[in-house]
Amino acid sequence: MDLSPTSVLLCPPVDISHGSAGGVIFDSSSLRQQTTIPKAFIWPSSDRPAATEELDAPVVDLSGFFHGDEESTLRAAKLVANACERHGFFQVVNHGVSELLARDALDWTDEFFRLPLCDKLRARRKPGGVWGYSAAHADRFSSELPWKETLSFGYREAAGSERVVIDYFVSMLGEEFERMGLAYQMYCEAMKGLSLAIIELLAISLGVDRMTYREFFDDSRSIMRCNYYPPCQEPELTLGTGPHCDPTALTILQQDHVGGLEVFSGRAWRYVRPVHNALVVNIGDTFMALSNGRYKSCLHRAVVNRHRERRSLAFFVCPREDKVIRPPPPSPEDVGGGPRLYPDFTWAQFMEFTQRHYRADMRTLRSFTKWLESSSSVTAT
Ligand SMILES: C=C1C[C@]23C[C@@]1(O)CC[C@H]2[C@]1(C)CCC[C@@](C)(C(=O)O)[C@H]1[C@@H]3C(=O)O
Ligand SMILES: O=C(O)CCC(=O)C(=O)O
Ligand SMILES: [Fe+2]
Repeated sequence: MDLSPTSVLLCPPVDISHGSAGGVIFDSSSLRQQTTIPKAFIWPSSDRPAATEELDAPVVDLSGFFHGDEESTLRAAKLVANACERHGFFQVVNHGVSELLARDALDWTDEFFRLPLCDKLRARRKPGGVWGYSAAHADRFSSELPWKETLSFGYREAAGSERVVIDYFVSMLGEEFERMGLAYQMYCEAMKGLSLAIIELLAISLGVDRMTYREFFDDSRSIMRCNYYPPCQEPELTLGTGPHCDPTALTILQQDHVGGLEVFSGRAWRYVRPVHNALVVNIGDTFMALSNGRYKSCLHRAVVNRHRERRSLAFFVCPREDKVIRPPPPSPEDVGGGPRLYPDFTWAQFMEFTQRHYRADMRTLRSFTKWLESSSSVTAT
């Protein structure tokens, strides 16, 4: 692949007129020349207080669980239950994903984001869609823009889908991106396997049949997102990713060694320390609904810093679009206790809500539930 500086010169003029942010173009190399950041990147001060302490989240060793050792599985399940009941965040080590594969995926992320803007824009996100390249989401929003570039694509495991990620890269960017696609294809396959194992551990931790959720997510459709956070000259004014709860079911995040992920817990922002070879796992709104509120989908954000760029890879696990999301039988009380907290919904409905009607934040699930109830009363009349 030609990633040499000359490829910059070969770029045709880029049409960026689709941006809705009053002409903001998130080209970090030119933004870096300025001493202040554009207004559109400034977040309200209430969203920006600095984290002072580390989040109390366990680093769970999965080796005993993978070897079928009952005692260490129960120990791991206890740690997971405790973390998920408090804030929904924990880290896993000895997770079975090869270090090389994980490292490779991060390296390809560097390669992609170092491409000239015009090349990245070939994969630009289509209006209303989830997949593709996005520069600060400036095509979707006009204020509180995140100081990041992202590349998202879908992953599903099914007969004939062995090349689903590779084909995406080749079709969007060209034949020379086949190797990049292959690295992410392999990474997604590993993440899917790990996600099912974690989901099984979550079931054990909730005291329900260990296969209950695993079977539900067997045909899951995932979203893989590569995040690139450039250094920022005024990091205290902006955010890399604003405060939000993931609408998805479960997120497995690989963050590099720089740090920047923070969680709001115990009335304060707390940082998640990068642990070598660990993956960060968090509960999303959809799993919170599946556990009838017992496991928490917690507010989190990513901060940026003045000198160092940061990369993270988020693998969002989502149920098949048409599956009904409700706590498993025989009764919701088994997992969450008390009456049903959320109505039945599908991932297709929730996804449509976050892409067309609502910018995901800390209130997404509550706002979605209201929207769902009001739109079903409209269709019922
Ligand atoms: C369904 C989704 C909405 C967001 C992408 C995702 O696939 C999973 C997480 C969501 C997001 C990362 C939460 C923070 C706000 C957001 C706009 C972002 O900063 O990227 C998010 C998503 C989105 O693109 O709508
Ligand atoms: O980059 C990070 O550390 C977090 C990103 C995140 O929360 C997300 O993409 O949903
Ligand atoms: Fe998130």
